[in-house]
Amino acid sequence: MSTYPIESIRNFSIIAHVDHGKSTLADRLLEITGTIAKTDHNKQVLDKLQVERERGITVKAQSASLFYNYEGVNYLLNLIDTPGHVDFSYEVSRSLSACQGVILVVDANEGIQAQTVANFYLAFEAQLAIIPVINKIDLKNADPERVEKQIEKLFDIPIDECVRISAKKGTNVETVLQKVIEKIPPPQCNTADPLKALVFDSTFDHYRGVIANIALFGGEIQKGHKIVSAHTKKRYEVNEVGILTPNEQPTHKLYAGQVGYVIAGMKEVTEAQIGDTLFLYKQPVEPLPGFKSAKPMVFAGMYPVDQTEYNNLKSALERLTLNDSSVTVHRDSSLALGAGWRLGFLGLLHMEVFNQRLEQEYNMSVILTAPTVPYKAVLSSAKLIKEYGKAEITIINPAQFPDKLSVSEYLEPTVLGTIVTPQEYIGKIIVLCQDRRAVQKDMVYIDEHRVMLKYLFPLNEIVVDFYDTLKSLSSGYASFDYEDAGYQAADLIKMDILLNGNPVEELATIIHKCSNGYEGRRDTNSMASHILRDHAKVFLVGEVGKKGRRLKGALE
Ligand SMILES: Nc1nc2c(ncn2[C@@H]2O[C@H](COP(=O)(O)OP(=O)(O)OP(=O)(O)O)[C@@H](O)[C@H]2O)c(=O)[nH]1
Repeated sequence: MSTYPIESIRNFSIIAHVDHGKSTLADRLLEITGTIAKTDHNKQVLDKLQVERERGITVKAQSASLFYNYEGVNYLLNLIDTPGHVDFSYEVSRSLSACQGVILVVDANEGIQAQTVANFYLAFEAQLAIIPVINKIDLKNADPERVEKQIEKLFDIPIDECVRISAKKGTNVETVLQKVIEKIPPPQCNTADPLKALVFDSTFDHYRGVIANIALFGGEIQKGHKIVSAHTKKRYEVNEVGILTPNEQPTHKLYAGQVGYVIAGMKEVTEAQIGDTLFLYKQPVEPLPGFKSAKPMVFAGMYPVDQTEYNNLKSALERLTLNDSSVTVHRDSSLALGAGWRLGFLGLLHMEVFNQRLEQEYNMSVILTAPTVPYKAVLSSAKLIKEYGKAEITIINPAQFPDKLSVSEYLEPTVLGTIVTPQEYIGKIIVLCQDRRAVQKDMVYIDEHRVMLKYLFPLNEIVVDFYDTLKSLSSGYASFDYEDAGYQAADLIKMDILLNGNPVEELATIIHKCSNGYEGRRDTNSMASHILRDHAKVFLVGEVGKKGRRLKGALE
């Protein structure tokens, strides 16, 4: 690959609400620039995983370098594809750190949705250039004018800056590339400076080890260089560098301003931590500001259906987590379910996708216990404080829920939720939010028919079926996104599950006093369906608190 001067490099991402057409637009950009051939087989090239193709969602971000001649100048355009679902928003923020601008895609029929708002603010706060693109103008119900007005009202972007396209048909897509060149500034960095490379993603290859995706903010890197990880201080020798087209294509060097990959004998993805800075041995640099590390929000116990499968499941888990460092794994065991693990996920979809990959890629079926969120307890018992070595503990396993007598305060995680809905569903949605103990923070009309609501939710109230309920009571029209909003004090209790009269510790859940009946029924039912597979008749009861308020009778 010839060398590109920094002023002819552009690093950008495409961000959008789920299904608004990021992957389709990315495919078209790859085709126009000749990166991939124009055939039907190339549908959504950047969505590599099988689950991504099946579900039509992007789970893992992929990048590609595009070459494009505009007005006689050759440009190198580095595209970083980002996932759309809220569970994976940490991937969006990490990709954005490697960019100077974004294409914000909005569906011409659906208009601005909850994730459009969340993604816009991520890009805005990172001070990136934003190119608004109205997609799907070929649809019968497309109303680009209305969507442009929404963009102007909510994001303060003038209507004439919006580009109307059909990614599916290819209409006007070339204009988007030209806007990328005109509106997004080249990266600010210098090849003469010492190497400073930001790790913004990493994958594991069974033959070559860790492949770290990097954006170079200074210097250059090539085979044979000795590099150091600012985070782990470990030293490596570079085996290979290259660009992504979107498959890895080795090159002689990578220069400041470029985006590409490096293979340097790292054995685990944890060695190439997202947000880490790589520099040359004996030429240390000030590390780039790191990313917010991925924080598990949902925990569940995982057990093999048959204990003889334990070792197979163990190795499947090890291999799968090599590629997904955002899953946390701790060993666990249970009298009823045997030896297993407690896993932490970014959210419920992440948990489902992980489970589905275990089934599809490793042919494993497992028992997953009811999901729980990370609660906290401020301990008052001197004995427990000594035991834990601290006064505030995080509880990721209900079996370890400390008794009220030894606790001065329980805390639950909260999120700030954004809901965008046609106005006719507002009444039902407000009732749903109140049922889930949510507190309204804001309500804004996006246009004469659509409303954006902001609510502070206890995380526990939305992890299980909130999204499905919201969708069904709004005939599929309301959208939802959320961001971390810290902890709040909560009146929590542990609900034991009695199996044939005996409590099964691993099936216990933590619930809020106000949501007893509703939660208890829901959990007892879902747990029954988990364990009834192997038992002809089971007497399953949810028991709350010491007095044992019973919630459900026998289930067959
Ligand atoms: N009619 C029409 N359909 C489109 C257009 N662009 C995308 N689609 C369709 O919209 C659906 C979603 O498109 P994707 O490109 O997968 O959307 P995405 O934003 O990448 O979705 P996630 O990866 O899940 O975030 C697919 O069925 C596409 O074929 C368009 O311009 N016109």
